[in-house]
Amino acid sequence: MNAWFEKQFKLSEHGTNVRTEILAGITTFMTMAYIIFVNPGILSATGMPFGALLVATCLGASLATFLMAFLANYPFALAPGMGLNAFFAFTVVLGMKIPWQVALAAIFIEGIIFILLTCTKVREEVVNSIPKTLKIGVSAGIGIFITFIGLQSAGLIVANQAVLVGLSPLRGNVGGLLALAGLLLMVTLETRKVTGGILLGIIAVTIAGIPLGITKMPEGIVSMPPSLSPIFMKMDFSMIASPSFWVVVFTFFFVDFFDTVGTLVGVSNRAGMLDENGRLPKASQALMADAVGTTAGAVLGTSTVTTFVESASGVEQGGRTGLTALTVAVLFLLATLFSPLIAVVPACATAPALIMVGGYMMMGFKDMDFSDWTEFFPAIIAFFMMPFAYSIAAGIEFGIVSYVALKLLMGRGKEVNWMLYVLAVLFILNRALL
Ligand SMILES: Nc1nc2[nH]cnc2c(=O)[nH]1
Repeated sequence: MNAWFEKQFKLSEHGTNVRTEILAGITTFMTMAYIIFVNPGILSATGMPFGALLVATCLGASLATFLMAFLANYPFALAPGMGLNAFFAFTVVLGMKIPWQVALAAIFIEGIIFILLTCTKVREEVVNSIPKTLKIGVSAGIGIFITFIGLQSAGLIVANQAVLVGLSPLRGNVGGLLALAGLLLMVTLETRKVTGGILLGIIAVTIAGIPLGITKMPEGIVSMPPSLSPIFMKMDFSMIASPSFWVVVFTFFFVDFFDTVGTLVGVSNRAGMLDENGRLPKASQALMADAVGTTAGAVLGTSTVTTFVESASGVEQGGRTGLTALTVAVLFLLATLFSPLIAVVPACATAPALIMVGGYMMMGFKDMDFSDWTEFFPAIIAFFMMPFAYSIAAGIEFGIVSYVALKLLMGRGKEVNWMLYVLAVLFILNRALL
């Protein structure tokens, strides 16, 4: 088995081994397993059945992550993304009154357009046109974004009417305090170079949460997965001639495209997986896994499947190849049977992992050249737009437009890749027209 892993995933060439990869895969799975329950929770607001959505979420994630493992040999995991699932449920279905079957058809078409664009290498060209400085800004921006998500999921940062966000009261906030303790534990284990430090931290907080009433005992270990049939192959293309249908397709397309580009570039940059020219060698294959994942997800009955930023936690634990992804894919498949057991891990156990990994993603700033404003300032703009706009795609958009604008204003337009001009014009037109 080990020999097969070595041959298939070229472990020693990537400076890794079976144990490190499997631990990294378990770590990534643990930090993203919340999606198994949160995605059906959001999508079921449309009237789609929760049980079938849970199965579609696990199968969509598993299939796309298998593809990532075998097509690209990258340690990235995929699942239906947060953000677009809320857009699907609350804006498209409940707001625009578009039936969920039609919304699934829009995602199916978006996925097919992605597959075509990936075949023509346009997406790869976009990934590789992003300058080094923006790659650093995007990695760090994703970092502060996942730190922010972690702080919220720990119940430490909460909504504030006057200034949007604020610190929650700590007295009596058992989950928040456990998350802080978990964060200290994880950082200590990491600093001491303990293998699987993040995973140990998640397990320790889950166990500590039992006497404190935070961790709920499982209602069982195994449960038969419910039927997928109420949502399987239910796409309805009857609104294909309506302009509002295409506005929905475009929005899914735009956000999914730049979310994936940003996540691939950001996490690969951090993992040292870009080549000497700052390009991602197997960008096409990774994008194909994402594109097929989205299309298959629509067939299964879930919103856009995308490459998860949480993959950074497995990368932090040393995951460098498709074996990390394969581990995640197998765990998502098993999750259809063991969902009661997975439901036990509380949010305050996985939140510290997100907070810490976010910090790790910000370390890229040490390679930034701060002497040239036209280089570093767009990266800073991409960095702060991600958490504040709550969107990786918006961070990339503002980063690229400001990069092109500053270079032009300084009379240095020749330094800019032609693809960035095309993207900047498209971003501006999109904001002006939609
Ligand atoms: N990149 C990315 N990561 C996620 N993790 C959870 N949701 C998302 C998402 O929509 N995009």
